[in-house]
Amino acid sequence: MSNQVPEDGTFLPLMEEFYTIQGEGYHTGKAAYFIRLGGCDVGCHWCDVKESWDAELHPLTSADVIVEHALQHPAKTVVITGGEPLLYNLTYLTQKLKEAGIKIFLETSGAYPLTGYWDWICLSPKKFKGPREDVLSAAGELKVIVFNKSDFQWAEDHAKFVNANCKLYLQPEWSKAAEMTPLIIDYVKDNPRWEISLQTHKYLNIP
Ligand SMILES: C[S@@+](CC[C@H](N)C(=O)[O-])C[C@H]1O[C@@H](n2cnc3c(N)ncnc32)[C@H](O)[C@@H]1O
Ligand SMILES: Nc1nc2[nH]cc(C(=O)O)c2c(=O)[nH]1
Ligand code: SF4
Ligand SMILES: [Mg+2]
Repeated sequence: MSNQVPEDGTFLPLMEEFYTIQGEGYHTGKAAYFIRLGGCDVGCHWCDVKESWDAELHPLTSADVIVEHALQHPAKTVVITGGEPLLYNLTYLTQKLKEAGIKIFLETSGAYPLTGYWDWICLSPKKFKGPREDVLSAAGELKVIVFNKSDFQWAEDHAKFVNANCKLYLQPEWSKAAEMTPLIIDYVKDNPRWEISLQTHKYLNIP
């Protein structure tokens, strides 16, 4: 799938870049430049960006050019997402962003080895391909998607493997939000170490 992507991370399959507001999790509400890399084989049936899955549909793009684009926006913060960004060696891209004075946040399922330099890691683990220990221990936030009732216990099972200061979020799966949000509200009231995360950009109709 990602065969032609050079292992040194100087070129990466870029699906899209956009300047918006971080809609989810700990940094909700902050302006950030989003870099969405193509390629994912985790296979979440409810994934809201399935167009990202096939890396070959997304042009190999110079990491230096991505950094230049990121610098053209007032907020010196980027979110690297996908697809599954940790499919690739992110050392080069994050090093260049860091040298340019940009704060770097990651959105990942944690299914692949952690590479790169990060100011914040949002780990959203998946049943379909579980998270690795290196990503669990580096996560600043654990953001579990709630698609059905069994996901509360699944969230607790994974919370055992993150650091004591890792933030814990429950986020309704978008197509089930009407059904799951009230359950999450009750769960957070009963278990206040968890907080609710909403996909606020979808309510705001922004990217
Ligand atoms: C599209 S994923 C890309 C990054 C990485 N592959 C991952 O899953 O974390 C970005 C974020 O959107 C969340 N997400 C994807 N589809 C969703 C949906 N239908 N409802 C709620 N959250 C969703 C993921 O769990 C993840 O936190
Ligand atoms: N506004 C906005 N915030 C986001 N936070 C994480 C996203 C993602 O798809 O990784 C996302 C996204 O797609 N849009
Ligand atoms: S891991 Fe992320 S990009 Fe991959 S299918 Fe799941 S939600 Fe979509
Ligand atoms: Mg999204």
